Amino acid sequence: MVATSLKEDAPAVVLKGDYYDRTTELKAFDETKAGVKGLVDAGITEIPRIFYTSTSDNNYIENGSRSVFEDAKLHVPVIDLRGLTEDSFRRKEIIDSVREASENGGVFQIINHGIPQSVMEEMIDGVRRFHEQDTEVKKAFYTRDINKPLVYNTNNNLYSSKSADWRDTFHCRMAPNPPKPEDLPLLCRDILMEYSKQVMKLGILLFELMSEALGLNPNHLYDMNCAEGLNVLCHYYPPCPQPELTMGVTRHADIDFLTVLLQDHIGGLQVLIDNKWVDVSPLSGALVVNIGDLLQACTSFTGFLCFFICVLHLLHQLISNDKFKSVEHRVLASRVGPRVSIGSFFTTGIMPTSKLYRPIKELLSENNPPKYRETTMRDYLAYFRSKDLDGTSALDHFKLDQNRLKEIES
Ligand SMILES: O=C(O)CCC(=O)C(=O)O
Ligand SMILES: [Fe+2]
Repeated sequence: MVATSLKEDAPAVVLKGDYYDRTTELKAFDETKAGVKGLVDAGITEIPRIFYTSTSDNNYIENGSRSVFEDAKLHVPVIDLRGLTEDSFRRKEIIDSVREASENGGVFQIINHGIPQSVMEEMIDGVRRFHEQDTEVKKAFYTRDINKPLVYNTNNNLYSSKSADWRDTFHCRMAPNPPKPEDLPLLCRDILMEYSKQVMKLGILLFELMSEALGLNPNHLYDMNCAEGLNVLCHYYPPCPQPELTMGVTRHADIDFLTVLLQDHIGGLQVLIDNKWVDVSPLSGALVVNIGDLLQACTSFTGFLCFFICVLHLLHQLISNDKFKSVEHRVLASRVGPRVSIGSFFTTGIMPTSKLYRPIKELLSENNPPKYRETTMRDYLAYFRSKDLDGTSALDHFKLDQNRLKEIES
């Protein structure tokens, strides 16, 4: 397995320091509605400054090549789901592997998961067809209005992030209220609906395994609406003439309960394990599963939908009492491409209610006391909205003071 050490990362890329009007350049780019692909189609050999990566964490080039080394201990586990339903011994083995992966790296690949290879290949082809169709036709879908049934643009957070990523995306909210078929592009309509149906079935199975891995009733997470919402993001990463200056996706953690990712054969996805960047190598037939988190992502997304998902994820961390780890990840830009990937984000469809959320009581013990106090979604949202959290977690407000708890107990 190839890993890139954070410590051994190259010093920050030195940018040509001249001032430029970023907002005007962002706007000019956005108004082309042709995305990153439009720049590549136009034959650019130098990337616009809006794409220059701004944080040293993202830089990975040293002396003109990637700073990498081999570390056999660091890898993303592959879990084979074959035999899950037929053999109780095998089921236990699988649940043990899911537990270990969820508690440690927070990421694993699955094979023999039940989604046919043909469906996965057609989904990748469908996404490619959408992005490679006639630009003038595609422009009709270009929007930043998240209430549209299909939202296609370059970077949801184009105007709020420090640097733009080398990627175009379209996304659809496929559950709980799927779009009308006629609102989806003909080029990928059927496969988008079929893939979403299959991935929802798989998500329900994964929540079942995760509930059991936490020692809970198999329906526990499902009954908490973890699989109620499904947002499907379809990414297209055009080849980049200066990959050392930008990123495909900036370092982040997902703001959902769980993500199921389908990637093509190109590669570039990396996860942070033990402070080292580890490649998630493409594996034919496999899907990448990662546990979501909020913190970095929350501040870089805008809009009520994303805000709402953020809050829900925090509540999830709260209910699992920090047992399952989320994983930070990024995608490197590359001269090779295009790369296609599809991220299926499991969220929840519920609206703010007075239902109480607290660490799941079955997970608590003397050695694992509750880390958070109970709260309602309504109170949580009220606190979240009342504060300019500026990258800090609203969760801290709900954290119980362990020393204080000990004092009370003694
Ligand atoms: O394209 C990938 O491999 C990852 C995409 C991703 O991290 C995301 O959509 O949150
Ligand atoms: Fe992600």
